[in-house]
Amino acid sequence: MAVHEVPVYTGLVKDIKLDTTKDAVVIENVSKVFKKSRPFWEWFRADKKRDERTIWAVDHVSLNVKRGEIVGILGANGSGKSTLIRMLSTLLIPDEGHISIFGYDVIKDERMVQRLINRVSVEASFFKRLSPMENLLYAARLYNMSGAEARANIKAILARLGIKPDRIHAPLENMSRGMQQKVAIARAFLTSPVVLLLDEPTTGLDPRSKLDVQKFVYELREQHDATILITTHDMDEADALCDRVAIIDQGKIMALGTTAELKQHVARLMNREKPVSMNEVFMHYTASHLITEEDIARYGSWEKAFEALEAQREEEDEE
Ligand SMILES: Nc1ncnc2c1ncn2[C@@H]1O[C@H](COP(=O)(O)OP(=O)(O)OP(=O)(O)O)[C@@H](O)[C@H]1O
Repeated sequence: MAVHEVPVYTGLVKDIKLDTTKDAVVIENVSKVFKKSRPFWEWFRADKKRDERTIWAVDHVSLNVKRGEIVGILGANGSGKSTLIRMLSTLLIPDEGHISIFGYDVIKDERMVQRLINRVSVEASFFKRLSPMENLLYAARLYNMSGAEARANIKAILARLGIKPDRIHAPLENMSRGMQQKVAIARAFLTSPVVLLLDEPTTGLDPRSKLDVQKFVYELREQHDATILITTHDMDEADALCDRVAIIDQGKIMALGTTAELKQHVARLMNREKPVSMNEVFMHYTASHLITEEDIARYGSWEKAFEALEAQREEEDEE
């Protein structure tokens, strides 16, 4: 099998030979279960089976991502997006199934996977009293980047993300949350991601900053062949940026495809001539009952099936 070196632009992964014939990310039948203990007022109940509530945060998920692809993970709050991303980045261990990055297993080859992936999340840790430049120089040093190379890269990336030169040397603690988030994104870009995991990177950013980040993500893929998984609540963002999206609900993938495919499919179910919006696609796949073609035939239209099934659900909940 041919082994090619992936072109990357900083020191971190220069020495790693990747088998680029393999998919960048392979997720096979992966589950993660959390146990939540019941509230203390229920401790004395005789029914011991209810001692713990089991939450299938990720429930038998399979997904392959090709090298250079941008895949969006869309889901409501608590649907399992972050848990999935955390397993990909070796922060959590799957209870079932396998995950590999370019053939490297997240458990057996943890170190190698950590060199290949980079995760950006809102809870990024920084030295708040130091400036963006100082924080990023610190990160660059950890990755053995030379000072001169790092400074030039940091300036270029921060400028590209719309951070003004006068903010680069001011303490991070004086910056808004959105600005700090951009610095977290800059850090991930700086350290040469082969696979970049972006956990809600644009949540809380103003529209211009959102666009700055989206454009940069796109460029990163175009120019550096990065593979990108991005979780988002923003359907327009998913539509604009992602080659494919996976819609996840209660830990399960409910739909996977290009946004155009999913829009057409849902439009057909809803009996619309024009493709529906991504918001409507999302509502369809995350409704409390997934509406099937049989439901539509039975109730006459998607809307009627939706109303009837929601009413049925409310009745069940009241019982
Ligand atoms: N460490 C944990 N211990 C117990 N339960 C957890 C833990 N982490 C996540 N969960 C639960 O697992 C489920 C999925 O959570 P997760 O954070 O992955 O969702 P999410 O889709 O990323 O949500 P959000 O959009 O709000 O960030 C939720 O029910 C959550 O309460």
